[in-house]
Amino acid sequence: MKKGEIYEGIVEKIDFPNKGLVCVDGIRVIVKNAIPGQKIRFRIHKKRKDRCEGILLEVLENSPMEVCPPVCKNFPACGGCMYQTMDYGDQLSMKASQVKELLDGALKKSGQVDSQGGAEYIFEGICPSPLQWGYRNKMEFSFGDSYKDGPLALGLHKKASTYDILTTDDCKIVHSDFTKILKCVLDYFTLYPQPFYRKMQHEGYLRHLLVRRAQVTGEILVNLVTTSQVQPDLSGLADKLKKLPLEGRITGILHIINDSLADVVASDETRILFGNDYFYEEILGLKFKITPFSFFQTNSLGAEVLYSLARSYIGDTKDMTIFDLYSGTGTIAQILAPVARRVIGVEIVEEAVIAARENAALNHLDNCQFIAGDVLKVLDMIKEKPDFIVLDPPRDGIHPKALEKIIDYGVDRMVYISCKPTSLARDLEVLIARGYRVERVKCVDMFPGSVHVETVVLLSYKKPDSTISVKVEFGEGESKVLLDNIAKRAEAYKPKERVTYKMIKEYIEAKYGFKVHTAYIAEVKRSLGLPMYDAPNAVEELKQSRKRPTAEKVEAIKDALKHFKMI
Ligand SMILES: C[S@@+](CC[C@H](N)C(=O)[O-])C[C@H]1O[C@@H](n2cnc3c(N)ncnc32)[C@H](O)[C@@H]1O
Repeated sequence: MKKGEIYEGIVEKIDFPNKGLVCVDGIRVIVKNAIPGQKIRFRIHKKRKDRCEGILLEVLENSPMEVCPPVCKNFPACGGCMYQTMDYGDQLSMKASQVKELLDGALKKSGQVDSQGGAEYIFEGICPSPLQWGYRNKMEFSFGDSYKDGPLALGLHKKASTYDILTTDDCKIVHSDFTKILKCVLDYFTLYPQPFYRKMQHEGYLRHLLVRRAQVTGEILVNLVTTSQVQPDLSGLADKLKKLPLEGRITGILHIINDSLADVVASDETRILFGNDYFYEEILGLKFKITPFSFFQTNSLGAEVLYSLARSYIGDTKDMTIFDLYSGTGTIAQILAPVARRVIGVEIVEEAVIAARENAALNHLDNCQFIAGDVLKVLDMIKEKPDFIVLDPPRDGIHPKALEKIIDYGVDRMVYISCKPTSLARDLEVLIARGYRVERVKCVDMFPGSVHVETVVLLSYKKPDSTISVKVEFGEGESKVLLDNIAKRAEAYKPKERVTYKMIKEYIEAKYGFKVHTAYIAEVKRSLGLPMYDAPNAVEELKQSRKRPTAEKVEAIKDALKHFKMI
């Protein structure tokens, strides 16, 4: 296999986040932007020791998993919702198994294994997003052109392109109000032209349009980001936006000036064209003030699922001091404050910390404190010790030195919320090596159609088992313990062989001549009240509501469970 050569193959699986695996003549090739089961043509562009990397050229045959027609006219050019043609249940299964595989690997590597050599923890599958479409409360659109010297475009970058912009006036992951606002701004600057910003030349005016629309309250904040190279009067644009027939309500229109070289949405100066420079959203009955640059989960209804799950993992917090590290606008801290003695949030974005303090006052919570700064440094300044720690770091995970400081507190339990399973797996290896063990894991799909997934992990500190001293003399005679008896007792305490789904399937196939799906075994086990720890993932729950095993299969599964002495 040589660089530049073209091959064809079937995508066997996708590793997180977007790495399709194709095997050609026993060589593994990673090709991005594919779907499992697709037959693709690709060109080799990198050759490594153990694998090659290829660029997708063409999908030759669709995957059997592509059962839904694309809902968006920019698919697949945009690349934002790569999995939109897959059944939603299959998207969930794929994300759950990607996370499980990564965590299994990390746990095995760091020694948290069961007697069979498998990773020992409870993997509880994945919660779906309450909305499959229209779930995002924030979108950053860029100005540009969709081809060299083409008309002004406003939207998202074409897949794998740094320059070409697709006008996303049909995007289905946001509310239709976003589209109306995008079209209004694009029409305005088509009528009253201004040059878009060209990053290589550092020339032009129009950079980004950042729209935030609260899912629950319907409040909208529109932010136009430009350079200061031109100074047009924008009051006409603000008037047009105010007159739009929207379902939500614009509470602020901001003009953000950004002259930095970096292609990020940032502010050197913010001018209010209309209303306020914030908006409100509600999560789990609490109210949150959100400013343009403070982090807030982009799927508000999904955030309710995420925080409820984290809350259930955290458990009883009465009389506890909790550290909410990487606290954003203080959502988690405020959800925990009513059931804790005290919560301390640490967040690097000052604007988010100010909003978090205001939010706590708004929600009548007086036992929260928010500190602005880098977790790495702030932990040295806090005198109090936590009883429980919640970690919700950015995508790259926790700085190794900050992680050491967090571990040094030695709290009994922690909850780690992660938006990137690869950095989570890396941090878990360190936590396990330093005495923590992963107890429970569940994912939440906050980003349907996309490659992303959120994961919640409950960790506990592994204390040595309690010990008792017993004086025993071995040998024959009164008050002496026979060595044989010890061996017998040891045999009785030996853990029973774990019966796997594979063993049950093989037994049934050999005896009855048909195959049974893991989901069916899981369903029968669940109906009999058997523990589900070893279920590969709880997505099986999701499948179960659509497919049900026949009576014949239920009987075969029960027979297998009896055979293996599970019932
Ligand atoms: C994934 S967000 C979580 C926010 C919050 N827990 C929530 O659910 O809304 C991560 C947050 O960490 C903040 N952050 C990033 N690096 C940080 C650091 N070194 N120290 C403190 N906060 C940091 C980001 O600004 C962001 O608000």
